[in-house]
Amino acid sequence: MKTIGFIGLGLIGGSIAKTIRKFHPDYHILAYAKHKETLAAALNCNAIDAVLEEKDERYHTCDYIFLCAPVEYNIEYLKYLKNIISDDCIITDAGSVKGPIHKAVEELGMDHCFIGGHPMAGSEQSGFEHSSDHLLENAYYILTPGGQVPLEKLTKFSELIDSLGSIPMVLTAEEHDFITAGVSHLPHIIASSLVNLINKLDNEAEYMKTIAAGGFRDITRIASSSPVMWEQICIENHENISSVLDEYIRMLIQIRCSIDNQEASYLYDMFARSRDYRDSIDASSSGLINKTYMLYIDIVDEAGGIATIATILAMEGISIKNIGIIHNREFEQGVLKIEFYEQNALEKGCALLKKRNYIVYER
Ligand SMILES: NC(=O)c1ccc[n+]([C@@H]2O[C@H](COP(=O)([O-])OP(=O)(O)OC[C@H]3O[C@@H](n4cnc5c(N)ncnc54)[C@H](O)[C@@H]3O)[C@@H](O)[C@H]2O)c1
Ligand SMILES: O=C(O)C(=O)C[C@]1(C(=O)O)C=C[C@@H](O)C=C1
Repeated sequence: MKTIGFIGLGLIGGSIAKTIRKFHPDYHILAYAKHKETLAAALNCNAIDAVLEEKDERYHTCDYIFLCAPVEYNIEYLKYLKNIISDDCIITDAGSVKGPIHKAVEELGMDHCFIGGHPMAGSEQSGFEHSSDHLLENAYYILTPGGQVPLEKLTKFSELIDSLGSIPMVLTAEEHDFITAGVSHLPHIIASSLVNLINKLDNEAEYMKTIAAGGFRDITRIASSSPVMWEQICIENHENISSVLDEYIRMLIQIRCSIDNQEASYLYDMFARSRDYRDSIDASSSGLINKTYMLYIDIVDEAGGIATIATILAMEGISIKNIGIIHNREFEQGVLKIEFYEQNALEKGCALLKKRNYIVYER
């Protein structure tokens, strides 16, 4: 049995707490968040066992403390926790930037008890009400251990993350901040500036807004994310973001020149290279982990729906490793997720179900 404390219980803190509850129902979960309603909702749905005050002696009872507030606030809690935690406690955070919190940890002499954490999963939605016990499923979870953290403690924490269905990956804080500037922070800035550009260019009748279809919607979903969270991320990771933005601006200028000069081959090459790299992403990311063979199907919510699908697959000798309904942010409604043991079974199952007119998504 472990005792886990949370400071901040929104989308990410709530999702981690619910996932711990799912996989370790005997763990004792305590939480503090700024809004009392959040804590009441968390108690009500049994995501936590008890509510903490902002300053509370019970932090001393925690084996792990997850800091899950926006990044700058997480740093502010370290000083208080330093004098109250037990010798064995590990403090971790979920923040999207790692450099500044590690700097604070070092200055406070807490390098032996801090393991930075960052689940590479999320959504444009905020708040406990959007948290779920499957948000972290199959997501990389970056760990940035303080320099003095004993290997045994890092291993134990990594095992905890693994037990939640995430994929732990250890990086330095510097590596983390450069990588996420490119694959997360810049995309949010692009999405947000693109939406603002269209708002500026649109006419009074709002034709652009009205007819914006799949392309605009796909690339701008994340423009609806929390302003306070992204303002803090941009400031905390300003050097890395600025340098990837420079590269990006150079690239945009080059693209504009090629359009002005109607350089067809440059433009073709740009779209061909991006398509090839984008198409390779899912396959290459599985190189580091055990590949999962998953498909998702829209099903009508009626008795026997799942049994029918299981029967179709069984009749062809296809074994199912895992099956379940999910309510994933990527899908508008609940879908059935099926995991197979191997690629061949996935392909065969996919073809079979499509033939029966099921709507099948591969991810
Ligand atoms: N949203 C994402 O996609 C995502 C993904 C990975 C990591 N993160 C990181 O996780 C952290 C939390 O993000 P989120 O999406 O859960 O945000 P959120 O807005 O959903 O939740 C933030 C929580 O922190 C609490 N809070 C705010 N200020 C506080 C303060 N001063 N003291 C204590 N609690 C306070 C809020 O009440 C809320 O419970 C951030 O550091 C963010 O960078 C976010
Ligand atoms: O999926 C989304 O909506 C997200 O924005 C998640 C996302 C990301 O950029 O990928 C956002 C911030 C986090 O720090 C990690 C994950």
